[in-house]
Amino acid sequence: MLIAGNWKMNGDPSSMDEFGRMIARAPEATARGVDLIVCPPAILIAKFVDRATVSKIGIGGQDCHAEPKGAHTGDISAEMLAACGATAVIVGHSERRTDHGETDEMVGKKALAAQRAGLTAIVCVGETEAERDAGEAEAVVGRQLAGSLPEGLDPARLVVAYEPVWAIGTGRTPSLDDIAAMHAFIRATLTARFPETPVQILYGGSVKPSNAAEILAVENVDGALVGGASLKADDYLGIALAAPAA
Ligand SMILES: O=C(CO)COP(=O)(O)O
Repeated sequence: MLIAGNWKMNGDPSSMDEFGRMIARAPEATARGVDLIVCPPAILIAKFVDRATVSKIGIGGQDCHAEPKGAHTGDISAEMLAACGATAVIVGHSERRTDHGETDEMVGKKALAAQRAGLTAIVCVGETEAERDAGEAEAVVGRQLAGSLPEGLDPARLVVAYEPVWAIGTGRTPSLDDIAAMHAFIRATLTARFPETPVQILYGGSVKPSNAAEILAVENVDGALVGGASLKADDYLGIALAAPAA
């Protein structure tokens, strides 16, 4: 099980106290075989890495550029994240796809860049509410998987996060049956693509301590990608401790 926290555009140096509380409690989760990765805003990555060295919390980025360096004002490369001590990066989050017009092709290049730099690529996919209502959820996710996972990706350093767009930050979640169906579909797709190596599949979208146990118990759910509830140590650890014991 992997519980990844996506802080999004939240946090500043005063967040070190909250992160310190997460570090203090991390061993409770890791003792149960749950891996933890926190993805703070880029300005905090180096600080978090310094603080986390003695603990078992990995630190990740929230995005990376496909190129290793150069004239790309405002962007950060996977190599820069790795040099600062990050071990993973989220790519293709729906907020980046929407706010920054990222296409599957761009996401795929970022995933390759992440692995080129030695990072685990956490690739996000998920349908909008209109797409689900139209009965197209699997087709959309299948298309995103095909387009965002290019040739050359190493399944051993790949995580796929299923985040239905309409469940992000809304307090709404799919039914457990719908989560199970989509995760089974993603599992079948990934197994066909990478028959030798199982890829971890996370669920994301309004995961909280109160619903984590039932979601994490669903077949083919190997963890969660948590937004809002990952900002508070008690909520984040509450979710991690709800994971079924390994
Ligand atoms: O987008 C998410 C994680 O990447 C989910 O966000 P929430 O947990 O706030 O719904």
